[in-house]
Amino acid sequence: MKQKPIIWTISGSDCSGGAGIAADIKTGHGLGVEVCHLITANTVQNSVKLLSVNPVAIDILQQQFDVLLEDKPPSVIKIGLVAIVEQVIWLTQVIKKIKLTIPELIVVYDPVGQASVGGHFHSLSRAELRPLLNIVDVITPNLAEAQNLVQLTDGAHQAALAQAIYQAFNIKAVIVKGGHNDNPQQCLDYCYYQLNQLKQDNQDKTHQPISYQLSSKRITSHYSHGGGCSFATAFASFLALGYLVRDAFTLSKAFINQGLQASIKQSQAKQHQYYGAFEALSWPTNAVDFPKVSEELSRQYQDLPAFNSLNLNGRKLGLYPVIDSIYWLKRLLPLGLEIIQLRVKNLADDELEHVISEAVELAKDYDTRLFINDYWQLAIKYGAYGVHIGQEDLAEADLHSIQQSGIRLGISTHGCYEFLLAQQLQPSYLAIGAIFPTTTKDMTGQIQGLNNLAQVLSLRPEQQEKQTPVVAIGGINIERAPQVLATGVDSIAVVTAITKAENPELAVAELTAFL
Ligand SMILES: Cc1ncc(COP(=O)(O)OP(=O)(O)O)c(N)n1
Ligand SMILES: Cc1ncsc1CCOP(=O)(O)O
Ligand SMILES: [Mg+2]
Repeated sequence: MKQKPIIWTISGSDCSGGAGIAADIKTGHGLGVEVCHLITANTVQNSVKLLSVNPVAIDILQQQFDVLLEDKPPSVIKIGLVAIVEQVIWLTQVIKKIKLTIPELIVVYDPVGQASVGGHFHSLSRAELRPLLNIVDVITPNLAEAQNLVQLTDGAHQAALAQAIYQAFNIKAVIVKGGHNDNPQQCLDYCYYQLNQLKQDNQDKTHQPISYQLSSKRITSHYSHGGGCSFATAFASFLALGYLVRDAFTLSKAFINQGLQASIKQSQAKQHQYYGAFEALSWPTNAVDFPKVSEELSRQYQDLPAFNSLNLNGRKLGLYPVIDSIYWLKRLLPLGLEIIQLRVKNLADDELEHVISEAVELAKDYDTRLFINDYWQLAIKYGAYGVHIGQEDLAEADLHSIQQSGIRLGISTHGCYEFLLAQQLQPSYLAIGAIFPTTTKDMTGQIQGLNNLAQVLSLRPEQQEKQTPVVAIGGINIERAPQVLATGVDSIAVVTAITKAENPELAVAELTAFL
């Protein structure tokens, strides 16, 4: 069994059990991470008032820090309530030091300021907090906290606030939560992030800051004390579990939505009489809890109709060979497959066009659906059955033209954020990978594993007729095929399991037999 990742939370104790350290432990436990905790202050509070904040002495914090570092070093530290300026100074110094020994450590700061029942947890000024702000990697303020940090008052949008915080303190990822914004229908959370800055993303090619926006129907519950702390700890936990920022953000929002729905049930059961703690449950797996992804692409294509379907008439898509030549196409077409992809790379333009037109012609004599990888204009020009495009091509491709031409569209995804976004575009199928390490393509940092595959399959709508078929790809072979198919995925796409097999026709027969 894989060892649980360890996170540390450095925050206040809420004796009423909802927020602070209590929320952090419940959340981490629910998500499968180990939570070590250093208590910065003992607060005295209940459902209607905050009576006092009692800071813990630096030498106790330092001793805890030292003993924990000896045998439970963290991969992520989440900081919540910092009560006094001495704690800011101490934290700044120990975080700087620990980053020298654990360079990939990520520090998430949830700048707890005001109590929801009224009153302040601390009276630290922006100038006093600055040394700490300058060394944290991620910050997760709500709207009021964000306004405070950059002294922009009412009216500033979350996007403007996030960018201002990013610039003012050089923080790598800024998430401005929308839980307290004034839209009664929608809750929008905004993340502004400099790609490549956190270890998980070191495979990303671009260095531009990027923004992610997630929206959900607002869920209002009186029984949600500690929701903000839980969001930041969920985010820290998902980072510790190895998720990219965009996926950790999406999963955290789903975790909060799931908890708020559960809180509403509690609240109803108590006739809305009590003020209660946020329900920190476990992994979010229910499609309804996941947010809508909103970015340039989804806005651009929001009115685009669904792409033509694969017309499977209840059949499974089955084995999906991905091959790179006419030679392989001629060899596989007679085998009666439902689908094949031609994935050619690095051919000169003339030759490429020739190969694609010949492939489309060849496939016409068979019932096999031929998808062309990457070259959507040529796929349209020669009337291929469909085109498969990846994330990089998605921004460049003209989806209106592909849709109007009637050819089918398959889209590659790598994780829940991209899956949700691509699903909103209603393609003919969705691919997810790489499931396992592969020698065919450099997929470092994008290996999904079977758990992520199962997770994205749960993001499809409940009614089967509304579900887009999903193809799993990457490192799938005869030994691994049964476990992949056990997740309920519709198809497995393979390259080397066929092209490097001793007997490719036999490999096709054996792989098909599993489906
Ligand atoms: C079925 C299927 N899934 C994923 C891919 C990968 O496509 P893409 O991300 O465009 O990468 P390249 O194949 O172009 O390297 C695929 N081809 N087929
Ligand atoms: C093209 C591609 N996209 C994601 S993994 C992959 C390669 C799959 O090849 P193989 O089946 O040999 O692992
Ligand atoms: Mg491609």
